[in-house]
Amino acid sequence: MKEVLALFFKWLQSLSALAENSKSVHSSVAKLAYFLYFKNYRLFCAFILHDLHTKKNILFIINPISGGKGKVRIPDFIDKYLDKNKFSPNFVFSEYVGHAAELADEAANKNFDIIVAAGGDGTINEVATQVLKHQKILGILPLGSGNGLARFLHIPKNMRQAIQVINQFKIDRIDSATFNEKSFFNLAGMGFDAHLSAVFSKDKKRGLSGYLKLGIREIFNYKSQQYTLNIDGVEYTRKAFAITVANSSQYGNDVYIAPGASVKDGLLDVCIIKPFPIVKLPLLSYVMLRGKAETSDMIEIIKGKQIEIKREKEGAVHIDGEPLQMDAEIKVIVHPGSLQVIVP
Ligand SMILES: Nc1ncnc2c1ncn2[C@@H]1O[C@H](COP(=O)(O)OP(=O)(O)OP(=O)(O)O)[C@@H](O)[C@H]1O
Repeated sequence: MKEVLALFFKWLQSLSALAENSKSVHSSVAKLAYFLYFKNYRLFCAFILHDLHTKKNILFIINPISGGKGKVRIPDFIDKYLDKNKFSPNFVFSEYVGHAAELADEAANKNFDIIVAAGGDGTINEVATQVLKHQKILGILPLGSGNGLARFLHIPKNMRQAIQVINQFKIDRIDSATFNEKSFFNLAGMGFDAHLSAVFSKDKKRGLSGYLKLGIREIFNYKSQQYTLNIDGVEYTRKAFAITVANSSQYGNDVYIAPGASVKDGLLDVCIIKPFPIVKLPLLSYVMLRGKAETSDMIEIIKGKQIEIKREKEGAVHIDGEPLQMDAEIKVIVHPGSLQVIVP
């Protein structure tokens, strides 16, 4: 019995030591242990009060070029409408491709619990990849051109309302996926999509109109390719104009490639756009804008968890709309409920 008690006190002692370290000051068990061990009621109350009054450190990473609009006033605007009783905000602008990821990684290693991607799907990808790695919480302010994931999650485009969503601080878990180890949260793919995002990234003009103009120009020169797919053990050979692996349902701007997709079903929708004569382009656009891809004979959609895609040669892919080069063989895996995100 003595030995059991000694062990118990040793455990309490180690927990109370933990409680004294600032890093674990949030552990209620450790605080309770401190209280039991030292019978220090005053300190216990102080700890609880400290908890009640601790504001969450929140970092807003703002992409100054996403969506093609100036963002100089965004920090002041956020500061005005953010609930300061709950949050202690910081702001930083990304300065180059990949910088948002570096900033998010740095913030997660410091004491930021919530990191907000203020931009489009490319910015979300950089920030969310780090949020996922460090198991923090992602916030989204939709300031991109398409805002596919934000639209899927019903995060308002109106900035004041989007800040209110953060103020309410409702957290949900959504699926993420990997495309040859690279995380994505909205859509990733190859074929025409990837080719277009590679060209779009080099173009100075951002925003929807720039994207549409480029799309129309590029579509005339693009040749469909042959693919072999293995989806959860079943093999398919297809010639395709594009293959999109969808976590959410849309590219952005309410253009739906996978109307039945959900970020909470633990599945990915493999969308194969078949080769088509250019005269059918308006029909394809109509089908996607009306959210009717599933009923169209121009698009085949197969759901799965583990997907392998072999193409003719290595080349362009897109990960949440951002271009990248990858090998001819690509492995896609879903990671159910892996990302914590603030939702309306
Ligand atoms: N200061 C910067 N200068 C140039 N590029 C940047 C800068 N900061 C971030 N980027 C890059 O901008 C790219 C586009 O960002 P993002 O996807 O958020 O905007 P978008 O393409 O306008 O929106 P969406 O993806 O929703 O259509 C990302 O690849 C990101 O790495």
